[in-house]
This record gives sequence, C-alpha cells and structure tokens, in this order.
Amino acid sequence: MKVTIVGAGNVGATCADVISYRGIAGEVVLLDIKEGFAEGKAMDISQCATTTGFNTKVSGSTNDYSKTAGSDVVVITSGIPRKPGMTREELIGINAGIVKSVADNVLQHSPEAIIVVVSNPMDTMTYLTLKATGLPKNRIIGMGGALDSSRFKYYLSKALNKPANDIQGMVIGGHGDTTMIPLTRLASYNGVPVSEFLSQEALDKVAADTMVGGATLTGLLGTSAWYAPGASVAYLVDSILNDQKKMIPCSVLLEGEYGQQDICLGVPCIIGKKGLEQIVDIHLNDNEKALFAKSADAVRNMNADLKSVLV
Ligand SMILES: NC(=O)c1ccc[n+]([C@@H]2O[C@H](COP(=O)([O-])OP(=O)(O)OC[C@H]3O[C@@H](n4cnc5c(N)ncnc54)[C@H](O)[C@@H]3O)[C@@H](O)[C@H]2O)c1
Ligand SMILES: O=C(O)C[C@H](O)C(=O)O
Repeated sequence: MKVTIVGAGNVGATCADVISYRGIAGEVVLLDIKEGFAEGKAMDISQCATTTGFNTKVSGSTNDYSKTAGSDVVVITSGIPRKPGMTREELIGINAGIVKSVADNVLQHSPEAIIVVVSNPMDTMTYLTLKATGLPKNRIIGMGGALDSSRFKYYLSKALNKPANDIQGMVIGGHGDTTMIPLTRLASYNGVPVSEFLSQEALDKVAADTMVGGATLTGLLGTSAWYAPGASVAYLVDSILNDQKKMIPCSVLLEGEYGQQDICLGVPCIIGKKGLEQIVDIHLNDNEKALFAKSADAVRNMNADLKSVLV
C-alpha cells in the first residue's frame, strides 16, 4: 500500500518515520515545495532501515506529484505551524490556499485516495478539502481527535499516577484551544470511571490542560509539536490501510449527527479501508451537548472565512 505525505516538515517527516518503522505501508512518498527537502528527509529515514529493521520504501519529491501516483492514502501536513502566543485559527489565511492547491494536485494522480487533513486550523481545512474536491465524506478525514485524546490520556495518567495505556478516554469537538471537549465523564482506568479516583477539581484541571496541550508545547518548543502529532496520523493511517476499524475521534462531515449539519467536527468514527465507515453517535449529557453546539458555532464562524478561497 502506498501513502503520500505532502509537507515533509516536522509532522510530515515524523509521520513517515513512524509509518516506516512500524511497517504500516509498503511505500511512503514525502513531497515538499522546498527544493531537496523531502528527498533529504526520505533518505535520512531510509537509512534507519537496517538499524530499526523495516522494509518500507521511502522516497522524496520536490513538488513533482507524478511520484505520488496511485496512493491509497494522502496526508496533508503542508502549511505553516503556529508560534507561541498564536491560535491555530490565525493560520487560516496562508494555509487555506496551500491546502486547496495540494488537494487538487494529489487527486490528479491519486483519484481514489483517502485524504487525511492535518494542517491547521484543521476542522476548517477538512471542510475546505471536502467542499473543494467534492469527494464523498468517507474519503476526507481530519486528524485532531486522535492526538487530543492521547494528550487527554497523558494528563489523566499523570493525575492518576497510572500508566497511560491503562486509561481510556476521548476528546471530541473542534481541534482548538477553546473548542475541544475532553469527555471526562466517560474516561476510565481499566473500565472503572476515573471519577472514582479523581475529584471534580482534578478532572477539570485535566480537561483544561488537555485543551491547551498544543499551546503548552508550542510555548516550550517555539513551534508546534510533532512527535505525538506524527504518531497520531500514523495511527489513523494504520486503521485505514490495515482495515482495523478502530474507533478514533476524527473531524468528518456531520449530516444531522450530534445535531449538526454542513460542518466537519470531531466525533467518534469507525475508521477502516473505506476511510470513515461509521459515525458513532454516543449519548451526550446536556452539558456536553451545549459544549458541542458552542464548539460547532466557533468552527462554523471560522468556515465562513473560507468564502474567498472556495470561489
Ligand atoms: N491536526 C493536528 O493535530 C496538527 C498537529 C500538529 C501540527 N499541525 C499542523 O500541521 C501543519 C504542519 O506543521 P509542521 O510542524 O510540520 O510545520 P513545518 O513548517 O515543519 O512543515 C510544513 C512543511 O510544509 C511545506 N509546504 C508549505 N507549502 C507547501 C506546498 N504548497 N506544497 C508542499 N509543501 C508545502 C513546507 O515547506 C514545510 O516543509 C501546521 O499547519 C500545523 O499547525 C496539525
Ligand atoms: O498546537 C498546534 O498548533 C499544533 C497542533 O494542532 C497540536 O495540537 O499540536
């Protein structure tokens, strides 16, 4: 199976690295506009083959989309990341044009591909890709919820002082500092509700830390994070290529689910070889429903700014 990753920067290259050493795909193509950059990243990753022991063929391309032909999955990470003090939403002006042109280019060579959108503001970039390409909703998937959920489990593991892999939890809603909804009510430690071990105050702190998880890392690193984002994309791509049918919160088109229409927002999804195979419409309580509606309002406002790009 072949995966193209457009944008060979921090997130794209990390994703290629994880896909290769975990043997998720037989072939990975990295593409970037910076001359020689994707080729260099691909060569560096390929030189890990004998030490980490993988057989994935990794190659790079400077803006030559013919090398991406026949991809089963295309990941879009091209665009600019935020700097400390910025929101993801401030990136829309530059990233919208980049994401739209990349989506057009990849489809010319891989008309059957499933597209995973990563560039920020991710929910709006996913909506843009869907509208600009006219592809069916199962083939356009925004990655944010997998990452936010992994951060949620990280913060829960710290609060509980227990291994992160013993914790279950999901973040739905928008992939934004104020639009994410960590579902603390449904999180569990090996099936036992975390509320049995943590006070409401501690749970509120976990939720707040999760929501600004990306901003915290951006403050520490000077640019946004890449290890967990790249690994989260690889996790999603694995479920698609290997038809794992994992339930992963992803940004997908809602058509009545969760009371929303004509918006891409994070909800639990079954992800398999067709891409989005099912939206799992879980019962939210009144407070969670109100948060989801508020999150949708914010993302819808952002989507309205796409008018000039979509004409
Ligand atoms: N959805 C998420 O969970 C998530 C997580 C992390 C980062 N992001 C977003 O992903 C994007 C990339 O982040 P990064 O840290 O890898 O940034 P980066 O600057 O390290 O890499 C971006 C790359 O895109 C390339 N690029 C720009 N325009 C291009 C074009 N038209 N065609 C091909 N390549 C192009 C650049 O040359 C650069 O190498 C940012 O928008 C960031 O906010 C999203
Ligand atoms: O925080 C960012 O701007 C990048 C990404 O969306 C993240 O959550 O790490």
